[in-house]
This record gives sequence, structure tokens and C-alpha cells, in this order.
Amino acid sequence: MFDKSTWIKLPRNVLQGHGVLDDLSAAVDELYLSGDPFLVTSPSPDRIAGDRVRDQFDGITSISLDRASFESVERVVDAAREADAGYLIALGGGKPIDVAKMASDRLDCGFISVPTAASHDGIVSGRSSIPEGDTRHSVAADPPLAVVADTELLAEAPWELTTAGCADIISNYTAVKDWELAHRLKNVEYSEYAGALSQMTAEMLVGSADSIKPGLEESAWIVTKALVSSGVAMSIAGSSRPASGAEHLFSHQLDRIAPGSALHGHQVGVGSIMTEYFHSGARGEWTDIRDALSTMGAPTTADELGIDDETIIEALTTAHEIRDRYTILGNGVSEEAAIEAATITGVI
Ligand SMILES: NC(=O)C1=CN([C@@H]2O[C@H](COP(=O)(O)OP(=O)(O)OC[C@H]3O[C@@H](n4cnc5c(N)ncnc54)[C@H](OP(=O)(O)O)[C@@H]3O)[C@@H](O)[C@H]2O)C=CC1
Ligand SMILES: O=C(CO)COP(=O)(O)O
Ligand SMILES: [Zn+2]
Repeated sequence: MFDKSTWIKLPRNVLQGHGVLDDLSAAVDELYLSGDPFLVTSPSPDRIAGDRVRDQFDGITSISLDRASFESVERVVDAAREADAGYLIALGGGKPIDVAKMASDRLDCGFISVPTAASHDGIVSGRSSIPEGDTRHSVAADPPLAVVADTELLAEAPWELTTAGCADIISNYTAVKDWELAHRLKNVEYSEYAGALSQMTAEMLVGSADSIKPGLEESAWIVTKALVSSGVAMSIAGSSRPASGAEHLFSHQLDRIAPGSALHGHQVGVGSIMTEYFHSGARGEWTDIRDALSTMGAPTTADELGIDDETIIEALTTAHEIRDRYTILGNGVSEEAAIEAATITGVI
């Protein structure tokens, strides 16, 4: 008997373009939701676009969060219940979007993703990435019912947020290699479609590098399209595997030992240079990753991340402890090997 089955959850509406934030309530109407919305945001996005969202909905309540944590998820769940909200709107970068995604899962209601930065590929994905103590959970949750990505707003965000989004996509190269490796060595389930989509997304972004420049709304358009595509790959896979390998474990470990030092996307980009070195050696493709990051203005060294060499080595040697996800790091790389990789690739 044929006994395979899969359930791929994707957003129903994806609006992307100049000024589409003003179409948010129209996009919500189209979803036939009931009840009032509850807005989950964080300080800068709230200041920049909170009123443009609130002005479109009667009876909306909002909360502004300083950080992503399980406690923040609980705060949102409690406040949304108290407001008797029918659905959530997440406005901001990765943190409010991840918290709202998980809270909507707990509340059994839908949520709409309204990114204010093209900084990460969680804007569409069905995963929530939440730190807790010594670990970071990649929690399954439903993807947004709709995504409203206003390229005018995204283009006005600090340029480094966009280069972080580029680096999050470039890291797909090594994430897919780690996934294939885990499939071969540990029989981890692998999706050819999700792997190919994730890799193609990185290739297309690198192919568009010449059009990715500060001050060009076109850049926000290109990067957001790639982030949507990468998020869809995660939804097809039903895991963050297509977009998160050893370079993400390294970044999550940096978040633990040097919190707030650099943006998620920038950390995974630098991680990707070193983990590509582990995959393919001194004459391997790590130079392609480094050059692509550098062309887009993303950091390629510890100095550019604002993180000291010792912390980079500590994160690289302990990254495998973050979660049970087999990657090129195996059961851990030695300090000597980490120093060699970081030195040869010019990260330290
Ligand atoms: N679920 C998934 O599949 C994925 C999840 N992630 C997660 O997302 C997070 C990274 O996302 P990231 O966006 O970097 O994190 P943040 O949400 O912390 O945003 C980064 C910074 O940008 C600020 N900001 C956001 N928008 C604007 C704007 N328009 N103008 C000025 N400042 C702005 C934020 O302000 P403020 O401090 O006020 O919020 C914050 O200081 C990580 O936690 C990562 O794990 C990443 C990829 C995939
Ligand atoms: O950041 C991600 C993909 O870009 C996903 O994060 P996780 O590694 O926590 O699943
Ligand atoms: Zn990421």
C-alpha cells in the first residue's frame, strides 16, 4: 500500500510592492477572518509604521516587544485573549514575526506578516525560531495567511538590514549541503524540490548582485522575492533545513555568548564562509560565498561583525550543541581546526 502523505501550508495572499501597506486591510478582508486584529510589533517598527496599520482597523489592540522569547509568546497569548482578538498582525523584523507566528499557533488563529525589514527569510516560513536558555528551538507553526511587504518601507530601512537578508539567503548554499549530508549519513528526510528551490533562490540572488544597492527600491524588491521563495522552501520541507544548517547553529551560538553583537543574517553569512570551507576545503567554494557577501556589502570577517576572534572560535567549536541537527560540524570541530578554518578564510 502507498502510505506517503504530506501537508504543505503556504500563505494565501502575498502582496509585494510600492505602498502596499495601505492595502493591508483589503488583503485582510479577502481572507474572511472574524474578530478584531491584535498587532504584535517592536519599538522601531511601531514608530515607523504602527499608526499606518492601526489607522486601517477599528478595535485594534497592540503590543510592542523588546525581544523574542517564550515569555514574549505567553505575553502575546494572554493579551490577545484578553482583547478577544480574532487574528494577529505581526509588524517588524524577525523577532515580532516569530513571536506572533508561535502565539497564533497557540491561540489557534491566523496571522498576517508585515515585514519592515528585508532581513530574514522567516517572513513567510512555517517555522518560529525562539531562543531558550542554552538552546534555540525551531518550532513548527503555521505560516502567515498573508504577507504584505511594502518595498517603499523596506527600502527606507537601514541598508544593513537588507544586506542581512541577502546573507540569510546566501547561507542557503551551505544549509542545503548540510541537509544533503545529513540525508546521506543519517537518513534524514530530504526533499529534492525544497533543496532545489532553496539553492536556486541563492543563485538567483547572487545573479542579481549588481542591482542590489542602497537607495534603490528595486533592491528591496529583489531581496524580498528571494526571502519569500526561501520561506516557501521551508514550508515545502516542513522544516527549516533548506535554509538553516551549520552556519545557523554558529549564529545561534553567537546569540547566546555574544547577544546583540550583530544581525542574524550577517552572522549566518560569516558562518557560511567557514562551513563551506569545512565542506569543500581550502580550494573549495568558500571564496564564492565570501565574494558574494562582500559584493552585497555584508560582513565577511569577525571585525566587520564587531565580534572578537576568541568568541568566533568558541561559537564554532560549540555550535553543534545548539540542537540535534546533523551538519558538517558532526559532533564538534576541534579548536585547532576552527582556528585554521577561520584563519584560512580570513574571518579572523
Ligand atoms: N522563523 C524563521 O524561519 C526565521 C527566523 N529568523 C529569526 O529572525 C530574527 C532575525 O531577524 P531580524 O529582522 O534581524 O531581527 P529583529 O526583529 O531584531 O530586527 C533587527 C533590528 O532591526 C530593527 N528594525 C526592524 N525594522 C526596521 C526599520 N524599518 N527601520 C529601522 N529599524 C528596524 C529592529 O528594531 P527593534 O529592536 O525596535 O525591534 C531590530 O533592532 C532572529 O531571531 C532569527 O532567528 C530568521 C530567519 C528565519
Ligand atoms: O533562520 C532560519 C532560516 O533562515 C531558521 O532558523 P532556525 O535555524 O532556528 O530554524
Ligand atoms: Zn536565517
